[in-house]
Amino acid sequence: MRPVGSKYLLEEVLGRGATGTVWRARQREAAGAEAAVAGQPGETVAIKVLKEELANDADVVMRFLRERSVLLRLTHPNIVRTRDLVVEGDLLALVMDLVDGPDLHRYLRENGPFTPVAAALLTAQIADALAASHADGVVHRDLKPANVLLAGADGDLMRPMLTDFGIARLADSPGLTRTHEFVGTPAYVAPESAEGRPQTSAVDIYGAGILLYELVTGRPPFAGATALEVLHRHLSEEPRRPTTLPEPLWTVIERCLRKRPEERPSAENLARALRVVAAGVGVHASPQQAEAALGVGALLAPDPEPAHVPGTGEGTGAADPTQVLPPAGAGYPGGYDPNGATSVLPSTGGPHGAGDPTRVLPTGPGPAGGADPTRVMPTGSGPAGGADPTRAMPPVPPLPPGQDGDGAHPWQTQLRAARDRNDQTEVRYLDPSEDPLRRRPQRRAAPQPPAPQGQPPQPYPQQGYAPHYPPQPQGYAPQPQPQQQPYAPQRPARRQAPVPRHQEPQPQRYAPEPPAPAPRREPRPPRQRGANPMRIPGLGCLKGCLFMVLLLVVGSWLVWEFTPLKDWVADGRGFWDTTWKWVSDVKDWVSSLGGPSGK
Ligand SMILES: Nc1ncnc2c1ncn2[C@@H]1O[C@H](COP(=O)(O)OP(=O)(O)OP(=O)(O)O)[C@@H](O)[C@H]1O
Repeated sequence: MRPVGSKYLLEEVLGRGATGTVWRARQREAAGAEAAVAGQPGETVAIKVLKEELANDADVVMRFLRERSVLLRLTHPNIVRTRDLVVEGDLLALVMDLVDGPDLHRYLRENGPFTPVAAALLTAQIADALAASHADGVVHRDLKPANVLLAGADGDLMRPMLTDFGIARLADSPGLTRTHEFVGTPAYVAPESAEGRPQTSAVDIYGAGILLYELVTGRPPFAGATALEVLHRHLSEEPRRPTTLPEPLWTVIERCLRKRPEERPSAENLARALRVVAAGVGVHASPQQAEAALGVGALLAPDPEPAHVPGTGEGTGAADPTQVLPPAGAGYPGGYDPNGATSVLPSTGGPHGAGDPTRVLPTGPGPAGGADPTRVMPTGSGPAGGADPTRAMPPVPPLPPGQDGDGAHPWQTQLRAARDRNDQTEVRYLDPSEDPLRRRPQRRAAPQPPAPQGQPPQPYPQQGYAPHYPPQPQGYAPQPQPQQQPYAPQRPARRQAPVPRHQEPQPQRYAPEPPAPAPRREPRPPRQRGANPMRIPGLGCLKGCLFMVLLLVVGSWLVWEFTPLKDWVADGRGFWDTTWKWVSDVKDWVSSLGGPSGK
């Protein structure tokens, strides 16, 4: 047991993340007036002890104190409440309510994807939390399944609770940028964050869209061998609709994943739209509900006043985001070209050296390296490297998958550092055979060919839109027709039909890669027929029986035709008479032979 301040005792590690370690802890005595929740002696809490490098960073400590009021006042049924902030010596810690349940990432890994209805209702609650925080001017910036805890997941009720609010803000430190690390998860990074453009609450909507996609398919839409590849796909690729996804749900996802932040819906509209979709795609939906769901696009109006993320360039002469990306729908034919006119990065003029916590590409080594906190592409080594942030960036060398040797480009080295650091936050799946929770005899479904690269993955076996299990909604008991209960997310089927190995998300560093082809089972050769089709005549085989009957009939006919039987029957003589006559005849004949000689 380790004391944290005078008020708390750390008891057991609950988990480790990129920014710190979370402990189960016990309250020793009631906290002071500075805490949002004083608590009672003996009460159990969760405490996130931030990493030493964060705690040792004066800037982080300042932010920690500055954010205190924001973090402590953020209360919502779907947000894990921060009760207290502890700053003591080298220690920075957040005291939170203890949530007794797995995080969504683990839940997804252990139970497989959600049905569309359940996924919509769960994400609607997350959108509720985002709406509340955005209204308070707080942007999460690191939305992902690992940051959603499921309260009561083992019981009848399940409530998603968003955690790690403000951690990205705390980690927003020049100290971190000096060590070339970042806070954020490539699979969930919004295009504007990847490019270092001004960020608004729309980055959370993008994260919610990725999360929703992952909930229904089991993996995020953009994967790749390297972080850079994933980022480029966020920037340049349009997500593809999985074939099994109901159209209304896809409409919502597609709108959340728009490259242009101003085209994404507000969190409030997103929550409302998802509930309409959930009501309209379930098996019990009325025609009116189904129709309303099909028209969901009309509900997805953007936020007229999105919350801005401080230090990411808003109102500081930042380039208009609409100028950074090509016209809507144009995409980036041929892949991301950082040297092209559409990817000239803005001069955001943020505070000198203030790192963007979600920046995922490092600052170049030029003389002004680090001067522009939002610059995300390297400035090269030329004399003017980094001097003019508005000039076009040097060509981005293609990053061969897996290349990170000594001669690697500085980005690659830095991305590797970030990747190593972010290991805990990656989306990682277990092979069912390695998963102790699944270790029992399983019959495997017939293997299917692996989805091609870039294709949306096939979801786990599900029955169309039909819900599997009753939901575990916030404060609701499961309903028999959960899709008609706006707050009733449905649970994904536990222990569904075993998933073929190739459909299981494969472990990887940053995001699930397209499924690796499973070892193909040789098709069973067609059954060979023997030369003699009647293998066991007469032994239970119909054909054998018929054959035997035929033999008997033919045999009887031959006996009838070619023996004197017919005559005997006609003469009316008995069998024994005839036989006796034969014997007498033979005896007479023998006697006649021996007669003359015997005389
Ligand atoms: N309030 C809480 N109550 C119970 N468990 C928690 C709480 N907060 C976090 N945890 C658990 O601790 C683990 C680590 O949490 P943490 O937020 O550090 O992980 P992470 O989200 O993967 O990391 P990061 O967001 O820093 O990249 C999580 O898996 C979660 O299950």
